Amino acid sequence: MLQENSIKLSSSYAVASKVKDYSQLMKFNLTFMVVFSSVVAYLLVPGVEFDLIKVLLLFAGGLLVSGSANTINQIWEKNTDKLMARTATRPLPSGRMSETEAIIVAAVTGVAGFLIMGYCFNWLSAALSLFSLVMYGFVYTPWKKWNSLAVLVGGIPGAMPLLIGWAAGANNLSEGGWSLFAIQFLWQFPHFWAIAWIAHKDYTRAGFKLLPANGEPNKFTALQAVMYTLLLIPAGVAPYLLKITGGISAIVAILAGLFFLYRAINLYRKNDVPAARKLMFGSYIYLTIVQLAQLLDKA
Ligand code: HEM
Ligand SMILES: CC(C)=CCC/C(C)=C/CC/C(C)=C/COP(=O)(O)OP(=O)(O)O
Repeated sequence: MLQENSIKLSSSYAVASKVKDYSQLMKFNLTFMVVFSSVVAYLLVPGVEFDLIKVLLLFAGGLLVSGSANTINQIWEKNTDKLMARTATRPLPSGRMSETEAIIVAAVTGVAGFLIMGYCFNWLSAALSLFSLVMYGFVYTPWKKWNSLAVLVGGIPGAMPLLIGWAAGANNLSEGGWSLFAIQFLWQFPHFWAIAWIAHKDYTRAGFKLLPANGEPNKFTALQAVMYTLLLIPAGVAPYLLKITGGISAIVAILAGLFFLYRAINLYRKNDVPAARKLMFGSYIYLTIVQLAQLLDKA
């Protein structure tokens, strides 16, 4: 009886730790936010009505493709991830998962996500998903080792989920989709530089130079972050000007933009890790609020 209970306990522990490994492998939080942005774009397409099944399918397709892309990223980075405190406990660098298992996961999820997008939506959205996966897994990831331009390159797959969602609903790439793409594209720079500022020692140890001009965290980095948060304010109004969203969400985007700008200016003034951390959290707050407001305020 006692033995039976302990077998049950250890097998449920094994299941829980496998779930955790898979969640780390697909970078669940990041992937969730990416997929949420895709669903928002889909639902903002003029004429698209809320349909739970479609939304769930888009969630599933996005989760699978983005999960696959993140798995490919971690296969490449197994050795450098071992060198950073932030990433050393991931399943591959810690040795909890074999590379073969990760390759199988990446292939199965990538193909499944691509097919869901193609059969349940259209082949334009499937092709864009594949393009994003290749850009992230096979262009951005190796590029990270060369220079900081990688962040610009990574910004393309990072913002593509909006075009994928738009294409899933509209079967075209009209201005509305691009205006949503622009917001997430610009957003990523302050988002990432705040993170790279906090984790600077980790990145240096692993040989990554991802701050602007291969630099150190300093006023120049902060100024670049200020510039992008500033650009986000007009970009945030574009979906309203294109009659995709209403006036209230445009006001929310301006206010959230001012808040994000304030946090970037604060980093410029203070030049320290606590200010960078505030900017990083500010980035999550900004994007969540703006995309929720857009979703609730469809024109
Ligand atoms: C150039 C593009 C991007 C770069 C270089 C980048 C980089 C990073 C890095 C290095 C982390 C890890 C932080 C940590 O370990 O504490 C991170 C976290 C995160 N990123 Fe990004 N990111 C980019 C784009 C995006 C996009 C497009 C989204 C979603 C829309 C996003 C959402 C997130 C979220 C939610 C987290 C937190 C993950 C967690 O706490 O588990 N990122 N990002
Ligand atoms: C539809 C589709 C395929 C979308 C791809 C979406 C995606 C994965 C976007 C993330 C963008 C990005 C550059 C993240 C940073 O990775 P990193 O390698 O700098 O992070 P790390 O150091 O934590 O591994």
